Amino acid sequence: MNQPIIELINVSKKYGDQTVLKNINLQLNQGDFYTLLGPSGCGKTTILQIIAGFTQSTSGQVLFNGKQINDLPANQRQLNTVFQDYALFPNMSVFDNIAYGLKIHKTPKAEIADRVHEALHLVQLDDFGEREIAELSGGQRQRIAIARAVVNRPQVLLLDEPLSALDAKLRKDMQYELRELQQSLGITFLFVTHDQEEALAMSDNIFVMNKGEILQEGDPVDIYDEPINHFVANFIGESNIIPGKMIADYQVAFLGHQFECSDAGIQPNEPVEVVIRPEDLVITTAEKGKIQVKVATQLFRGDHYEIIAFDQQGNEWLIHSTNATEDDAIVGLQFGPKDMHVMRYNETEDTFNHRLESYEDDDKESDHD
Ligand SMILES: Nc1ncnc2c1ncn2[C@@H]1O[C@H](COP(=O)(O)OP(=O)(O)OP(=O)(O)O)[C@@H](O)[C@H]1O
Repeated sequence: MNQPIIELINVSKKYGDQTVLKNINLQLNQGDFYTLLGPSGCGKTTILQIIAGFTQSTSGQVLFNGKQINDLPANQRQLNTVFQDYALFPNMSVFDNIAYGLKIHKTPKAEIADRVHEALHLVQLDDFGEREIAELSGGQRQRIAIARAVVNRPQVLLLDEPLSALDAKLRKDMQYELRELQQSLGITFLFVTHDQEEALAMSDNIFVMNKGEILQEGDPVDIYDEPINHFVANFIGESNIIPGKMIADYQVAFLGHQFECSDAGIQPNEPVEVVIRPEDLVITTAEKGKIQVKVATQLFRGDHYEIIAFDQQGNEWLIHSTNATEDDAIVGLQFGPKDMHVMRYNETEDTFNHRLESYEDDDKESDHD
């Protein structure tokens, strides 16, 4: 259990002068659901293509089950790819599309029939074998593309934005289906998306990328609650990011006040940014609030109001509340130590890990005391 199945070690990729991947290190364990998340052009597809063998890295190693596969041709790698446009053969039936890879590998006819039916059953399209591709809806094509990939029983499935062509409702349904399918098959999925909600909902582990680099890796709750820097905090959900200064462990100052927080390991007086999620702010009277803001505007979002307000220093605050408030009202905001996450300015993953390690070491030392 939990053996690495795929490892990238110091992988970089250049196209001419342009570096599109910088020193990528990642490890995928057997049976987990991983997501590469980042804005358009950050290098997600390039990582998939290097793992699939469609593109060569400029430097670094790609390992599969501990063995280097940099020079292994794509068709000899035990993995399959589901592409954004599905890449189905339009003139073949559903059955022939799914059977294609098995026929190429000269699998016996009876076994092909069994495995295609098994794959169709997995994606809940048992009776669709004889249909033409043109007779399928977008969601059905999507499922056939997945059936075609899993019929080969790959150890790893690479999925490049497979839900992006679907409408919002179908996309949500397919998120559940894909996650269930991954769990029932027990194979490793590496999923690419630029949609943070999708990544949070589906993954065991997320790699957040920007400009050819992995900025942070972690499970969805960690990434959401403990973003490493401004980019990740902004990219993963909505956040209020307020400049401040560390006073001491568990004490931070911003907007002219000191607050108890749950963060430690940053030097006193270091400039920091404090992240507070909109859903963690509670509106109260101006007197009871830890800070006061003036409401500028509010939008009804169905299950909550989205309120925009400004503090006296001109910082914009986004607040999610189940109750409406009045435009131009001066209200107070309540939040607790656990609702704040303190980040250093321009923190990188290395400095973050280093701080975490030294903080854990301090913890161990104090445990011995
Ligand atoms: N064959 C190529 N030749 C030159 N540049 C390329 C090539 N393929 C990709 N790039 C560049 O590499 C960078 C990363 O591209 P990539 O497709 O990996 O990004 P992405 O994160 O998957 O983006 P998207 O979400 O838009 O698909 C981009 O700047 C892109 O223009």
